[in-house]
Amino acid sequence: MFAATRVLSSVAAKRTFATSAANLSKVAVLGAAGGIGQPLSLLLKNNTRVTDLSLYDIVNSPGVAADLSHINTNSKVAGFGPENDGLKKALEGSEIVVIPAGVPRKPGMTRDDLFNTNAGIVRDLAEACAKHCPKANFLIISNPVNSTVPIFAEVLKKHGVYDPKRLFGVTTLDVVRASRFVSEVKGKDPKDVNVTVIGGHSGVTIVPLLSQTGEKFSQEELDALTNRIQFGGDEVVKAKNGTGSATLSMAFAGARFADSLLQAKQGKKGIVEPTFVESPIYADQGIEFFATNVELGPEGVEKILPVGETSEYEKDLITKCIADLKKNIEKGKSFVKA
Ligand SMILES: NC(=O)C1=CN([C@@H]2O[C@H](COP(=O)(O)OP(=O)(O)OC[C@H]3O[C@@H](n4cnc5c(N)ncnc54)[C@H](O)[C@@H]3O)[C@@H](O)[C@H]2O)C=CC1
Ligand SMILES: O=C([O-])CC(=O)C(=O)O
Repeated sequence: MFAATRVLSSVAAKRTFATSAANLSKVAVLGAAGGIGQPLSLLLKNNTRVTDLSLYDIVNSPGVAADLSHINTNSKVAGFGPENDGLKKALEGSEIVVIPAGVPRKPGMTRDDLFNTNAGIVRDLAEACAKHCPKANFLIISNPVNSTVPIFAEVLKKHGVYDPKRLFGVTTLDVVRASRFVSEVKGKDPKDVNVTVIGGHSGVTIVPLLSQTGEKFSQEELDALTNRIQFGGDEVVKAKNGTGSATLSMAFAGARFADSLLQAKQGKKGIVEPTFVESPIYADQGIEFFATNVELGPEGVEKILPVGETSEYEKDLITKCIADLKKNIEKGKSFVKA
């Protein structure tokens, strides 16, 4: 009986750790009723570090919120639509805002083809964030990430509230895929296969550094794996046959990134995730944002980790990445300036 009580109270203590006053974490999801938004919100509801989950969408978010609110984890869930200052209410007090709002690709489209629709959505949501939760951490999932992150940054700058430590393009899915694909080829458990992926989040701007995995690859394997990691998104778009792009694996990846950031904000040291942030790494070549491994901390970005040793093959990939990435970043910045 005594032992049982001790076990129960230690479980309770763990729960209160995640919900004590010092660790109140309100997370808002914008685009919460969508293909990514729903499973991502489910995973966040299951995360005991989240105390308040605020779901915003232009449609259906009250229903998603009511559904998730019956799950017996400690967090409170609220759903908001555009009416009655819903976006303001969703954002106020948020520590993390995750943004998967916007349209996904159909077969034959590039991520850049989404720019015309998604740029305006992301700009408007950034305006609201600048007004209602300027000190939050912003996790941008909406594509094209290479342009939507610069758009978000420009809007925050216009409002005088931009802090590069708190704006992240979510590129976690690229490392999740890379780990899975390499583990399949090498017959390993993916948990033992870490692949650093740098650059951006579309086609040739996605640069896997397979030489740093400690595995040996034939040239044929290298070509096939690099191509699969760069164009993994297209595989899903093709298989979904016009009904959208990756949603479940993206929700998994987004929830992993949000959890890492929450852990870092709650004081855990040495948490590293790949992410597309304002970065000095290729600034001398005019590249303002670049994804590398980043150590996270209480303020967001703690330290941008260097690219490290790369092979000749990877140097060539990086050159191609930089040419495309530069155009994508410029396109985002000019959209806001115009
Ligand atoms: N960063 C990454 O690795 C990935 C990014 N994506 C991107 O994520 C985005 C969302 O994809 P899905 O969830 O599959 O699309 P979806 O169409 O299923 O859901 C998007 C949701 O956004 C909502 N929305 C539209 N305008 C909005 C606004 N102004 N405010 C709030 N919500 C709004 C829609 O009502 C919808 O519920 C796409 O742009 C897609 O390309 C997708 C997979 C991976
Ligand atoms: O491919 C897409 O359009 C969605 C995406 O970003 C991904 O799956 O990596």
